[in-house]
Amino acid sequence: MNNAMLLEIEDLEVSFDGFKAIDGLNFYVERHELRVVIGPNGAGKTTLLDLICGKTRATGGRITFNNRELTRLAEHRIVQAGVGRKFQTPSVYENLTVYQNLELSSPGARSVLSSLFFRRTPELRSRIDEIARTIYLSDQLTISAGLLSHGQKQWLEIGMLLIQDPQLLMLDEPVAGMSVPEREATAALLNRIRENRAVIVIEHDMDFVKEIGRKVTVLHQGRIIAEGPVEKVAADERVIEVYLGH
Ligand SMILES: Nc1ncnc2c1ncn2[C@@H]1O[C@H](COP(=O)(O)OP(=O)(O)OP(=O)(O)O)[C@@H](O)[C@H]1O
Repeated sequence: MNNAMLLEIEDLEVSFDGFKAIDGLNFYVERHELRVVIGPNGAGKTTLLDLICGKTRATGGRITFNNRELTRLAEHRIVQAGVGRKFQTPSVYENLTVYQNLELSSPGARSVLSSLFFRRTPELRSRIDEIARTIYLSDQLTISAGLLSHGQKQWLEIGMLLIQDPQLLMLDEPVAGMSVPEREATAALLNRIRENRAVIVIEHDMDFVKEIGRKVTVLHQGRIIAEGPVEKVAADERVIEVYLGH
């Protein structure tokens, strides 16, 4: 086992009524790596993230995170182990301010808020300010999240995960519906986030994949058909064939 790896997936398999959506997958992510997973519809991308975060159970193989087996852990234990997942649609609290959304997402806030002893510590305040800067929302802290643009809501949700300080952040098509400047800002954001943690991004938008400019894994029918730098993968004959066939 290589300790440099944060996530090690070996011989992973899941079948739904005999159909193998993930079929003998070996997939490794380093500690401070930003990995893009692409593939045509039905390739198994979302299923892979579902398996890592425990939403779907594997029918074979192992998922090891920080040398700890995740395959049989409950979903909330996997979150506690340091895995954060953002789904495609933003789910922010529209009636609360940006600041409150971040505050409520901080570790332990939900249980602490219900007690009389919740303290808005200076440490939490400066952490929220720092995250707000990272996600380009410093000037929006006091406005209702419902007033943000679609792209800003996506960033806020990324911030709500960052405040929990996960070691691995998984994002499912974060730029869907974003404008070109928002998309470019998101590529820069993800590259900054990976300085402190690992990120796995599922993506369809090849312009965005090129802007991110990191290692790409191509899935097709539950298997990896290519892996490497974006230019190499985009020139791979099997990848071109699979994409043209759809
Ligand atoms: N719970 C389930 N029960 C049965 N089949 C499923 C289930 N979840 C996924 N599948 C099937 O597994 C295959 C992979 O689906 P998945 O959603 O992972 O693909 P994807 O690569 O994320 O595709 P897309 O780009 O369309 O989101 C598909 O054929 C899908 O129909």
